[in-house]
Amino acid sequence: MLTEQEQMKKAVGEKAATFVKDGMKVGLGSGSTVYWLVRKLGELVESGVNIEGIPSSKQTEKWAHEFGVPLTDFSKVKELDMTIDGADEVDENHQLIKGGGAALFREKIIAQAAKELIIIVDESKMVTHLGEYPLPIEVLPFAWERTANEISKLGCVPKLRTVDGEILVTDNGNYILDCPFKKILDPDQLNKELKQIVGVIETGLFIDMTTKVIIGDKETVTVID
Ligand SMILES: O=C(CO)[C@H](O)[C@H](O)COP(=O)(O)O
Repeated sequence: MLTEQEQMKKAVGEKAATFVKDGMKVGLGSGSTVYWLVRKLGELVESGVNIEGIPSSKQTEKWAHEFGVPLTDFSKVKELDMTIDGADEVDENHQLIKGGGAALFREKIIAQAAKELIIIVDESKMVTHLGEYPLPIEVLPFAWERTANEISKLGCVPKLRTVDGEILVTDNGNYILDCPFKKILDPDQLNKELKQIVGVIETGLFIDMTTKVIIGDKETVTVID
């Protein structure tokens, strides 16, 4: 029995799959909402639709194998027709905070490589201002303490992400700093300032990338272009 939130995630994941057409190359995001997308894409493939995906995490790659979604990579594909991904926060301008699942670096690569970025979320992710959700930032393990100190000068106290008492290591071999900025008034400016800090690999701020948001609430699924 799915919880109400799981049902919303399933609904938006399955809705996003209706935008995937025969012959498309699709970037596959990460997270529990994307799980439902990949599952649905597996059904499409089984029914004869010919698609190929590029996954943004080892977990998504595993799901693609499980559900029979063929995969490719950037040695064979220059551009993706679309990328479909979840998010941790979406503001009124469709700027995003991502990286709750620690996959933000590869997620940003597949987002940038795509002609269209479709974001799938339940209504709890919609916010007026970004920042209540601590911003994930992927940093180089070397001198991460110094990088954290530089980031703190921009107005937060970064916290090194751990799991079960162990430092979380991303699929790329890096660390994640969760940075509670609380209220980000100018996400574009903050992103630019963060990217200037040596040691910052990538930020979870996705600026001017979203082309469509699919939002699920208890009763409906809404698509906003
Ligand atoms: O950015 C992400 C992973 O790095 C996810 O898209 C984000 O955390 C949302 O996940 P979920 O669909 O499980 O709520």
